[in-house]
Amino acid sequence: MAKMVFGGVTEDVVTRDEFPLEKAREVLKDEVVAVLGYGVQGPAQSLNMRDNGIHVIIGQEPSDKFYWDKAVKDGWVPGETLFSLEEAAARGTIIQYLVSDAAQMMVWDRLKPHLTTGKALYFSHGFGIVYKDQTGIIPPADIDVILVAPKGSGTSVRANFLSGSGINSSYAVHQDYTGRAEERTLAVGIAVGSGYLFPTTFENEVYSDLTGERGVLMGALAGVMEAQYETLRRHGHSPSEAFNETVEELTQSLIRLVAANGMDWMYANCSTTAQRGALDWAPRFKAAVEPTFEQLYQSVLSGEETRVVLAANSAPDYREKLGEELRVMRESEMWQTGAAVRSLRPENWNK
Ligand SMILES: NC(=O)C1=CN([C@@H]2O[C@H](COP(=O)(O)OP(=O)(O)OC[C@H]3O[C@@H](n4cnc5c(N)ncnc54)[C@H](O)[C@@H]3O)[C@@H](O)[C@H]2O)C=CC1
Ligand SMILES: CC(=O)[C@](C)(O)C(=O)O
Ligand SMILES: [Mg+2]
Ligand SMILES: [Mg+2]
Repeated sequence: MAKMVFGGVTEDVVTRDEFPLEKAREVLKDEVVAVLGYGVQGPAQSLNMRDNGIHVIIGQEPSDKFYWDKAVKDGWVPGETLFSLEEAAARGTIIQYLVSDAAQMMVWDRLKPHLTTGKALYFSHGFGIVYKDQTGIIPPADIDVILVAPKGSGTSVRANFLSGSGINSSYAVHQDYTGRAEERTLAVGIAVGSGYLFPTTFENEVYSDLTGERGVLMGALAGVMEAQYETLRRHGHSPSEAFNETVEELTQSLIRLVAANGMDWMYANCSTTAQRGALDWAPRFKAAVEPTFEQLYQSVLSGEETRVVLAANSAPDYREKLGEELRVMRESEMWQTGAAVRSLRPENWNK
């Protein structure tokens, strides 16, 4: 493992230099990787591995037509490379458990008989294992239990792979029965197209992931954008002005500068007027939201967040319900304005 200094703190990392794809292929040459679930991560990880020359098969609940058909469309062949969950689990030696977190709990009793000696059970989230009191997921002692968690949407895991980039992933070994658990983990981590890999534990992965997505990455982002948009609208600004000043300028300009070279670089490329004001207001926003982040972290630790997820997403109509809430978001004035603004981007204009 390479050492890398992150802001003065030395950490271990695994890069593609140390663990080249060739080595991953060698480690996985006698393995059949069964990817169970064809939602968001399933397609990305399986297609990247297939393109990287790994022996991959898919397990998908056939009655979930939407996902089954998507797998067929992506070139997986029923009876050859596409099977029911049980059939794929029986054939696989590394079993990637990539059905939804709630489904992992519901499918567990059907999967367990196929977790025979020496196999590896793979997760992309610490959820099922860490909250075992809620999920009932307690693997047998004679298998490896491993994790590679891409820090991005599966959509980007695939898109970045195709464009020659990658998405960074954390990795962890929960149980090493074969003595090969770590090399299996790293081999799969490289084969699914990770940028670099950094070590974690199942606990730290799930605590940070649930915090991040509820916080800055999704929940806080949506909340803070809405708050600013609505403030501008209350004061008589047009939808176009409020949206440009809240979202479009961020996604088309400023966040790209942050991605390229960090926050100070983005600041340095804005006016000195903006710099002065943003430097003064940043601590005020930080102070306002820090207690909310602490509440969130406590809610993750206590198991409240996972309890809510498991209750909601094990309902038979969970997808329709989520879809309905996303529809309300999509049809709000703010995001309808967004659609109109996007249509006016030069590359979209008159399409
Ligand atoms: N969505 C993403 O990009 C990311 C997901 N993860 C983790 O990866 C894992 C998979 O997540 P997603 O790809 O988002 O999955 P998803 O939520 O899109 O799951 C869809 C899959 O679950 C299956 N499924 C749902 N309910 C079922 C049931 N009752 N019985 C049998 N199968 C059922 C569907 O048939 C489909 O194959 C999770 O542990 C998640 O936390 C980690 C990083 C990012
Ligand atoms: C994309 C990702 O890593 C998330 C936001 O944590 C998730 O989809 O669960
Ligand atoms: Mg995540
Ligand atoms: Mg997540």
